[in-house]
Amino acid sequence: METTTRTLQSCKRIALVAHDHRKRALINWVKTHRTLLAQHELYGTGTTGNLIHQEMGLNVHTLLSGPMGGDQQLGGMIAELKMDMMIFFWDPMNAAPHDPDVKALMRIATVWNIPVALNAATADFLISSSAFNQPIDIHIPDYESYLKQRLK
Ligand SMILES: O=C(CO)COP(=O)(O)O
Repeated sequence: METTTRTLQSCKRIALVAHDHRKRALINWVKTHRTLLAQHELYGTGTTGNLIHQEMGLNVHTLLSGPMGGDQQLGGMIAELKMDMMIFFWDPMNAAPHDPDVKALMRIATVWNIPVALNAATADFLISSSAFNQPIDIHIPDYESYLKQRLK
């Protein structure tokens, strides 16, 4: 597929998501990096986002709760280039009722090539990158040429 360049601006739109058994770990991670994160625009699935707001007073745009459609909302935002990064502490040890939605979210984040952390170590790598607070170019599918090709 042909690609094009998309610039992620200095101020990133960051999705924060955690499954129930991983919420404490994500909240602690956010606490550790609060000052840096507060310089960005934060989004969260319903429970995760509200917990972060409650515990830390950070402004978080909240979507629906994951099992109620929040993962799908987030996936839609990623596909529409309205999200720049995702930190998703998912639970590899327990089945989720909305597993198809989780899989779809990971898939669409990969299609659109946004930086994604699925565990704490990768989240640490992302937040310690100079690109976290600076513009960075990423390669994304060239949708116009993709569509033109399919309509031939
Ligand atoms: O289920 C989730 C991600 O798949 C997260 O949803 P909540 O933040 O509402 O718990």
